[in-house]
Formats: sequence, C-alpha cells, structure tokens
Amino acid sequence: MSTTAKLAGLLRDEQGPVAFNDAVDEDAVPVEPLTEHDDAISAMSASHGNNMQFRCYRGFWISEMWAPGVVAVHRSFAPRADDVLVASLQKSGTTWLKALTFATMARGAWPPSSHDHPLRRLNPHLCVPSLEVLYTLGRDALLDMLPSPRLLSTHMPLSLLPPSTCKIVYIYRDQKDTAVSLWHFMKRRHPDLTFSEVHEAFCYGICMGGPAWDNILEFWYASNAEPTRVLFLTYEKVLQDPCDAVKKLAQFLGQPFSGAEEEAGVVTEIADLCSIDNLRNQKANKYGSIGGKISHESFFRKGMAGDWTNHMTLEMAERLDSILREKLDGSGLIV
Ligand SMILES: Nc1ncnc2c1ncn2[C@@H]1O[C@H](COP(=O)(O)OS(=O)(=O)O)[C@@H](OP(=O)(O)O)[C@H]1O
Repeated sequence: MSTTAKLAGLLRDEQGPVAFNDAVDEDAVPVEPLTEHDDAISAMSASHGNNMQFRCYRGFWISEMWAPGVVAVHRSFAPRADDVLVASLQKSGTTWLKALTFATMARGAWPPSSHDHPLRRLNPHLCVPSLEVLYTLGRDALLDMLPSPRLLSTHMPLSLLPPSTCKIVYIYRDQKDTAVSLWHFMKRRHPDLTFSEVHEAFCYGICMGGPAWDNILEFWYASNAEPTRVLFLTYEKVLQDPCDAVKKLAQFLGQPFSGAEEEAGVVTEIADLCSIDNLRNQKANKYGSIGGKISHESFFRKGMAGDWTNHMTLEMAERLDSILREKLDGSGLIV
C-alpha cells in the first residue's frame, strides 16, 4: 500500500474506515434465526402488483423483508459520534455514494491508485454495510467489531434513526430514473413485474423507506438546518461533475484535499476508481452475490440520467413529476 504518493506525504494520515469485509470475521457471530415481525409493526400492509410487499412502520413504508431490521435499528442501534452514514432511497445512487465516500475517507490507508484497494477486491456493499440488513440478519454484533470511524448505510428515514450527532451523506435521484432502475432490478427475480406496477407504486410514494417525499424532505430539511452534519447530494449533479462531488464530500467529512493531493490528481483518481465503468469491470463486481441472492453485477446497469424516456410515456412522467412537485412545494428543493 505504501505507494510513492503516500511516502511523499501527499495523502492524509487518517486511516479512515476499514472495509467491512476486511474487518469482520463473519463466522465469529452465529446467524440468529429471523424472529417474527415485531408487534409494533402496524398490521397495515400493502401489496402493489404481486411482487412489492411493504409494511407500514411509524408512518413509513418498509420492505417486508427488512422490517425486522428496521424496527431493531430504530430501537437498538447505538451510533458512535464519529460514525458516517450514507443514506438514500433505493436505486438513487447508493452503491456509487458508498464507493465515493469510502474511497475519500480511506484514502490515507488506501490511496485510490493502490492495486489492492478494497474497491478493487470487494463490491461496495461489502465495504459499507447496511444497518437494516445486518440487523435483519441478526448480525448486528459485527458492527461492534468495526473500528471507528465506521462507515454505514441505510435506506431508513431520518426520523426512524436513533438520535445522533454523526455525519450523514444523502443522495437524491430523479424519481423517474429511480423507478426505472428499481424495475430493472426487481425484474431479475420477478419477471412478471410490469413497469406500470412500479410507476403506480412510485406515484403513491411507496418504496423502501417511503413515502419517498417524506424520506427526501427529512434529509433535505436536516441539511438546511445543520449543513455541517447532513450533506444533500443529487445523483444528476454527481454525474455532471464527480470530482466536484468528491471534493465536497472530503470537505464535509473534515478531510479536505490538500493542495498537494489535488496536484497529484488524487481527486480524479477517486472519481475514476468509483466510476461505473471501472467498478463494473472489477472481478469482484462481475461475479458473486450478496447472500447468494443479489448478484454484484446487478448494482451496475446504465448509470445515466434520463433513462426514463425509454420506459415512460410523457403522461406517466408528468404524473410522477407533478406529484413530486406538489409534495416538495415550499421546501426549496427543486426537482
Ligand atoms: N459508479 C456509478 N456511477 C453511476 N451510477 C451508478 C454507479 N454504480 C451504480 N450506479 C447506478 O445506480 C443505480 C443503482 O442504485 P443503488 O446503488 O442506489 O441501488 S441499491 O439501492 O444499492 O440497490 C443503477 O442505476 P440504473 O443504471 O439507472 O439502473 C446503477 O447503474
């Protein structure tokens, strides 16, 4: 790892987070059997199409599958002050933001050019674990094994997370592209799912951690109230200028790039390392799966803005846009 850049003192000394899979011994914690859903989960349950099952917990839609974890995180997760949380709705750029945040924070220990960089060995979801997934699987004890600073992720709304002072990076994406992305993702396991069913669900804000607009607005208002604690990014802007996003991230996380780092091209190296083309071509992302169910390659599809034009009529687009405009009206968030 001790590259020329590191030896020359160009990179910051902080070690940053360790990749989750490098840090934990998964066998050290036995898998707990899944418990019955908590009583506290409202009996209210919605089904859209045959394939999207959600429950309502404290006013938010939670995927049936992750409901036990969400309740457990809400009740028992003990944040550390120096935790960093990547937050998002599904298919909004989570995988990308995990990679960018990890590479930025860990650049002291892992210069982006290093051949054995965790992002060249591991899927980003194995570098940055999801809170509700770990809790659902009964593997939350692994979190205690992670040294600080821990880099964690969630699709949960802010109000369901235990109070904390830790920094949060949120990414928002055009809901039309998010809907298209989710449809492609879900079709792999549910070939009968139609895009109309997903579109209809999105028009009601139904998604993991939704209503989408409430999830978005909670983080948006928090970023306005506490800009040093919550950073609100948009997928489309990161796409336009990934280097600018990397610099913003570093500044926000208290690890701004030094002049020497910038001159050495470290910002560009991080953006390139985390680009969809680079990530999808890593062996770790071409093969393998999460829990034997979700293939690593399924997280990398087109990675563009505006793919909705290939799947939606203008009427469908306008319907979803106008609902979003109405829900976000007065917030100052223009989508
Ligand atoms: N590095 C990078 N750059 C740009 N875009 C990227 C990148 N990695 C993943 N993607 C695209 O993000 C979409 C997947 O969303 P998420 O990562 O939020 O999915 S998940 O919630 O973690 O399941 C999905 O979008 P679509 O291509 O529109 O389906 C991915 O292709």
